[in-house]
Amino acid sequence: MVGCGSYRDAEHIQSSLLELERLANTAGVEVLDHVIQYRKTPDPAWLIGRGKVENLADQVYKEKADMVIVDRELLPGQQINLKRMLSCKVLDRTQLILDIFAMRARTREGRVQVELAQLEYLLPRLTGMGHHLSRLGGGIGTRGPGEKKLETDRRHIRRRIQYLKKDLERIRKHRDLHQSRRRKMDMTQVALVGYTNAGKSTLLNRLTGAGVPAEDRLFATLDPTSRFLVLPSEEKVILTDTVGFIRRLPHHLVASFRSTLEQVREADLLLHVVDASHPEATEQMDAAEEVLKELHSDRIPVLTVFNKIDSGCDRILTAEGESIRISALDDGDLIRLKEKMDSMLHAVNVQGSAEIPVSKGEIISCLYKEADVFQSKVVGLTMKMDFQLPLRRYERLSQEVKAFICNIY
Ligand SMILES: Nc1nc2c(ncn2[C@@H]2O[C@H](COP(=O)(O)OP(=O)(O)OP(=O)(O)O)[C@@H](O)[C@H]2O)c(=O)[nH]1
Ligand SMILES: [Mg+2]
Repeated sequence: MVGCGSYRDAEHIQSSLLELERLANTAGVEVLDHVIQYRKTPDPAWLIGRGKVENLADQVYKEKADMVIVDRELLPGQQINLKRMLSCKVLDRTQLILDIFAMRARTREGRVQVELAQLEYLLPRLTGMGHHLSRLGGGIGTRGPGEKKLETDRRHIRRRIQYLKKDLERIRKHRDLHQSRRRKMDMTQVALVGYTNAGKSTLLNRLTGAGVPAEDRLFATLDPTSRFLVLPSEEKVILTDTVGFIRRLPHHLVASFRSTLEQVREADLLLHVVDASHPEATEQMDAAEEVLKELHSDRIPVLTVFNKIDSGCDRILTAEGESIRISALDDGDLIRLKEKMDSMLHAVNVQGSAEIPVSKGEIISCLYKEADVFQSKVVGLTMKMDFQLPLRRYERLSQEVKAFICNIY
């Protein structure tokens, strides 16, 4: 396995490489050795320096390695050059994650999403290979047989991508039907989100008896599972387990899993599960928050669940909003968690006052729509309003509206 980057990020490169090793194990690969190269800028042809590639080639030969995995996304040309020089299979982090997803997807939607992501990753790489072969083919205008085949392959892949996209649309429409039915029942939705291996499925199982596989490996869950959960207040909510996040989650995967993750956007409350016993808990929290931001779910109230406190956690971890420290294995903690969910979902009303220029009609009407306005008067060019609304609705107000709120009780 190969890590690479500037010396300033040494610590990060090492931990990322460790994570790559766990990913490789998940994919059933036995890791023989690690190599790290520190350099300011990646080599355009090889990613790592030429000398390093030569050493690596020796090592591959001596240790009879079948594969070299690079902890960076390789450019198409770099991949070809490395493969030729090392005489073995060369994979990058993205491909490895895509492979794991392909192995693990169970539902039709999951499988289609992964295949789509794989083909979209492959397409520009085929083009790269085409350039390379056409150069080998010699003179201008001549095309080697390899190039012709690639052209057919490309066309074939594009057609397959179109087909898969349509298929996904069909599957999603079907699912939306179910979901809107659920919406009509007006049930509260809670989603479990967070870094891979944080304990989301374990929590779903422990809270609802769902029986979802929970394992000590990365990306144990790919397909979202929902179960009913009855809270101490007797409210029945829908709890959904989702695919875990990881640093540098391949862009194509985020895109094709977007609709699955849309269930996250629909949620009334997010339980952001963090493995508090992990040495890199903070970095994992940040990475998960990044993905959440990318999904535009940042207006949903979040309860940060610092999990696995039974297996040791010496660092002080803090979250921006509400948080709770638990062990998913402890019954008492699960009760506290449910009580906390209850209190966040049924938080006492927030009371407040706002002063909005009368010219901002859309902001005024938005507040009227979202909140119970019990007093309002116009003073000069300003509308003064006293209102109340449930906390979870308050937290979902846009920044534009919040900017005019002057007091909150
Ligand atoms: N000690 C301890 N282990 C836990 C706790 N919660 C979960 N685990 C273990 O952590 C590992 C990962 O748990 P999962 O529930 O599969 O994690 P996940 O977040 O669903 O992971 P992905 O599906 O990969 O995203 C399993 O081996 C669990 O048994 C906990 O509170 N304490
Ligand atoms: Mg899981």
